[in-house]
Amino acid sequence: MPVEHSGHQGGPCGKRVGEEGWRLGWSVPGMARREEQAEGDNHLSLAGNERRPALVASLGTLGLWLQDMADSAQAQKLVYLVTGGCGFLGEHVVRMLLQQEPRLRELRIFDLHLGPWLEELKTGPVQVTAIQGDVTQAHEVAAAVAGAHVVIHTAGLVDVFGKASPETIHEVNVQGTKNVIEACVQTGTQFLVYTSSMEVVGPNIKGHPFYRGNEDTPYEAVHRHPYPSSKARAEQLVLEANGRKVRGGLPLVTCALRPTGIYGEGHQIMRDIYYQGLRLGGRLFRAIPASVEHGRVYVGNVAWMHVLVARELQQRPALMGGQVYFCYDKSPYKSYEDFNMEFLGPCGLRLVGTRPLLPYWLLMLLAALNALLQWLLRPLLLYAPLLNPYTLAMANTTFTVSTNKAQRHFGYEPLFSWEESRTRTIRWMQAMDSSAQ
Ligand SMILES: NC(=O)c1ccc[n+]([C@@H]2O[C@H](COP(=O)([O-])OP(=O)(O)OC[C@H]3O[C@@H](n4cnc5c(N)ncnc54)[C@H](O)[C@@H]3O)[C@@H](O)[C@H]2O)c1
Ligand SMILES: CC(C)[C@@H](O)CC[C@@H](C)[C@H]1CC[C@H]2[C@@H]3[C@H](O)C=C4C[C@@H](O)CC[C@]4(C)[C@H]3CC[C@]12C
Repeated sequence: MPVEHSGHQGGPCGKRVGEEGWRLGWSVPGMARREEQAEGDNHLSLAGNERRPALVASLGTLGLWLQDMADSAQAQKLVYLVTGGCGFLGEHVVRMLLQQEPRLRELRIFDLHLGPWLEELKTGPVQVTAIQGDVTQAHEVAAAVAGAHVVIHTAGLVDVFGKASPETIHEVNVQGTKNVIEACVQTGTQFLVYTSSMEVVGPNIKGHPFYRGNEDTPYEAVHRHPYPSSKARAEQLVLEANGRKVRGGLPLVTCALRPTGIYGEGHQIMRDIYYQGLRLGGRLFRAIPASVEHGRVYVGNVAWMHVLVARELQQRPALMGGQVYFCYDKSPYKSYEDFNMEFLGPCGLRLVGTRPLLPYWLLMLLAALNALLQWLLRPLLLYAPLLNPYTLAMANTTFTVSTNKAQRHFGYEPLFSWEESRTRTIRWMQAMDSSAQ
């Protein structure tokens, strides 16, 4: 279990540390346990042999240590590659792998933008290799994948605000995924986990609700927006690649994880909404009915599911290969705005209105005006507000999941409870607040 940085004080805007302080301090409890065991045995051996010189006890400790080295040398043999490893989700996947995957010998982190925090990871027993690269460049992807046993492909352009062109979104999310698949085939990597999205399913352009559905719930998935369309196509490519022969003749084993709206430490949209509220005098104005449920899942649990599915895919390829799994935990079913207030409220913001303050037709008009403004201003500047026709429709359509497929197929249970997820997110926001002041 990751260890928080010390000094975090909970509670409404309590004592805070700088934003860097929110990065989880990570220890490897197993190592601590091993030392305790050695100490314990040492104590035991002394109790049974009071007259024996300390040398015997030390030999006991040395024997345990050597056994540990032998075990870990035998165990540490896998090479993992995480694309997008410096992103919001990617960073949590990287840290979770270092914490929870004992067989890791090398962890490669492939990203267009490498984070400075990677340096701190290079002091541990696992070889951490940072690779600055572009998934749209097949040769860069092939070079990074070569020799990896497992690829976790999270890299992507997550844009529903019109920041990137449809062509760019397709180039990164679809062509980039094709490049990852082909690299696995050409270099002989056998296991590929793809970070897909709830949006592969919906909400669809008709605004049909998806109420606590699962992986088998019938739903008319109809996309026009570039982002969900690209995620749907990429997921399809990954699942179709399952069973292809890779170099060396073994079958490629793939699966896709579908997170709903991810929240937690490092969530940029939550950060943007928080600062918007500060600019409005600590107030946010309700735009979506409280009855519209929107699925959310804590980033630490999404990261844990990635680590676990990557491990179990190697053990149960026949069952798990070609499968999709929604990412889920115990986060409550609430409207997008009410859910955000679980974290924004303890940081001093208030959501005004028990029902939307503006009629839906007026919100649609404002969203359309934002889209028009974005188009008119594009030659001069990037205007990308939260409210646009797509985000309004999405926020206004119920989409929640209720499933246990990941538990049935590979024993997934959330690593973090709702209370822990909420507390960690609040602490991160409070740390962010202090670094902004
Ligand atoms: N955030 C969510 O709520 C959510 C929900 C469901 C699924 N997802 C999926 O999870 C994945 C990660 O999303 P995120 O929220 O962490 O986004 P993010 O933007 O924080 O991270 C994406 C990472 O990919 C990297 N990247 C982008 N283009 C690249 C390229 N051409 N080559 C190499 N790296 C590139 C970025 O630098 C970034 O580090 C995405 O595939 C996204 O579709 C996100
Ligand atoms: C301005 C109001 C209408 C405000 O309530 C808009 C909220 C809006 C920005 C978000 C509502 C739903 C979000 C999306 C959802 O959580 C799932 C997603 C899938 C994931 O793959 C990427 C992120 C996202 C599209 C997420 C983006 C923000 C919302 C649209």
